[in-house]
Amino acid sequence: MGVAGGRFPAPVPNLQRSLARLNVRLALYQPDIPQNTGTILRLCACLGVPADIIEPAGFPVSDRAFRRAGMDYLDEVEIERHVSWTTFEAARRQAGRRLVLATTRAAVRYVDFAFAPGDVILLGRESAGAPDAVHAAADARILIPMRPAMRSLNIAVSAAMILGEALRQTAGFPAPAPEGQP
Ligand SMILES: C[S@@+](CC[C@H](N)C(=O)[O-])C[C@H]1O[C@@H](n2cnc3c(N)ncnc32)[C@H](O)[C@@H]1O
Repeated sequence: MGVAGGRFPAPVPNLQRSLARLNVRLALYQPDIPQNTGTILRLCACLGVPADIIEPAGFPVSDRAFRRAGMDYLDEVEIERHVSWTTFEAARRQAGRRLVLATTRAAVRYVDFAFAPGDVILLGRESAGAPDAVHAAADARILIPMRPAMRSLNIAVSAAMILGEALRQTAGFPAPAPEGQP
């Protein structure tokens, strides 16, 4: 589903439509900062990765900063909005997709984790990460190693690093345009 006419699609009750295809997805848990969400959705658009937004978000989806960061790329990304963690989680479980949570509260380095094409990579909110219940629901928790005393990376930077590794492992990068073509 694209974001037609500059408007965000309405929340859908489940993931059934796009879950038919087995690719890695990126999910955002109650995102706080519109610029980060826009940047991540642009990343998803460029790499051909569908995105899930688990609401409530900390900003109106029509927020100008959000639109500015994502620019016209938002027309090219498949986005599904979920009204709550509960509805997202029910649909994900029904579809049999693994939930891979990116969190600083993990022991497994993302480069050591074996990604699979159906995985949903979930990022926590900028202000508070993901709550305990989300940690408990995850099939795996992965970490980007950092120097001691460093609290966390920016969420969009985390998304780019982990998505790059997941697509590398699953041969999921889009085919590049023929040489000389944009
Ligand atoms: C700004 S961070 C959240 C910081 C929050 N205060 C906390 O304690 O979790 C936003 C999200 O980026 C991802 N993230 C940031 N640094 C990470 C790291 N080193 N390893 C894995 N995920 C990371 C996580 O998904 C995190 O929930």
